[in-house]
Amino acid sequence: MTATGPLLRLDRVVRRFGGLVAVNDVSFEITPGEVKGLIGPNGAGKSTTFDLITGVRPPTSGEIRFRGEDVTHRPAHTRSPMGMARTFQIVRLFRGLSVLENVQLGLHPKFPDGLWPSLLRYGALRRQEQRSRERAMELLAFVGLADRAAHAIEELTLGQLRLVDIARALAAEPSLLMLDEPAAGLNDAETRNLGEMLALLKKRGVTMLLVEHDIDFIMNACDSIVVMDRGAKIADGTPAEVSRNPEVIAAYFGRRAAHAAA
Ligand SMILES: Nc1ncnc2c1ncn2[C@@H]1O[C@H](COP(=O)(O)OP(=O)(O)OP(=O)(O)O)[C@@H](O)[C@H]1O
Repeated sequence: MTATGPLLRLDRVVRRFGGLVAVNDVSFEITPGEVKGLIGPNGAGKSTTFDLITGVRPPTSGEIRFRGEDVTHRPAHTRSPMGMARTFQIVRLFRGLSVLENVQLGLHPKFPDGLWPSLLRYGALRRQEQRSRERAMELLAFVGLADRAAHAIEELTLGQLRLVDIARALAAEPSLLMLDEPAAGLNDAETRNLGEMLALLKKRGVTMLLVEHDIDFIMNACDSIVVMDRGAKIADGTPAEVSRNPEVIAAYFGRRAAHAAA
């Protein structure tokens, strides 16, 4: 990455599933410090795009660069040591471990998404206990959950679990934090709390990509927003720009309004 270059760059990315083009020639960039949103109606291709960026699956064609490096075909587990971290729509935390221990798992720079490798690495983490506990406590304090550190993960609300998942992702000190529907299932107070947390992260210079269904949330949280519809990018601009874009209104807001009226 050059001093002024994008942190992440998608260039003419395509993903087909058989005859279906789920992501159709999509290009966009995320600059360092930017909070980027990715929205669109159901089936627009958001999750697939997210999967291509995180390396869950490769694109059919096109290129993805992270910090200037071609990562198009790099497997998911090699992207986290490069500085990508993600949270999950269905939070994947470890039952039977405390809140603190779950955040400690994120301190391992090669922490993968799978269960067994994580548990194996958990043994190694225990040996650097003190430093890792302190760092995990700092992260929990940052997300406002220091007083829950010793609690079992099962005792937390969904909103709290999302914050723990963010703390876990931040533990790797990522240069790009990707959030998969962070507001899904949260009540109004929890959504506000999450919004405040993301604003704080933004102030600290954390670059983020948010895939989200909650339009109000994304409009408030993001510097710029990519809008997809039926696999294609139909807009990319500030929240004000995309919300007055006629194509976006027709494809997304119009459809939502029609749905609400039905
Ligand atoms: N593994 C897959 N195999 C076949 N088709 C898929 C697969 N994953 C996604 N698709 C299809 O690709 C298209 C885009 O799906 P995707 O999940 O990326 O959209 P989305 O914008 O995330 O939708 P939603 O908001 O409903 O989650 C849809 O038509 C979907 O059915």
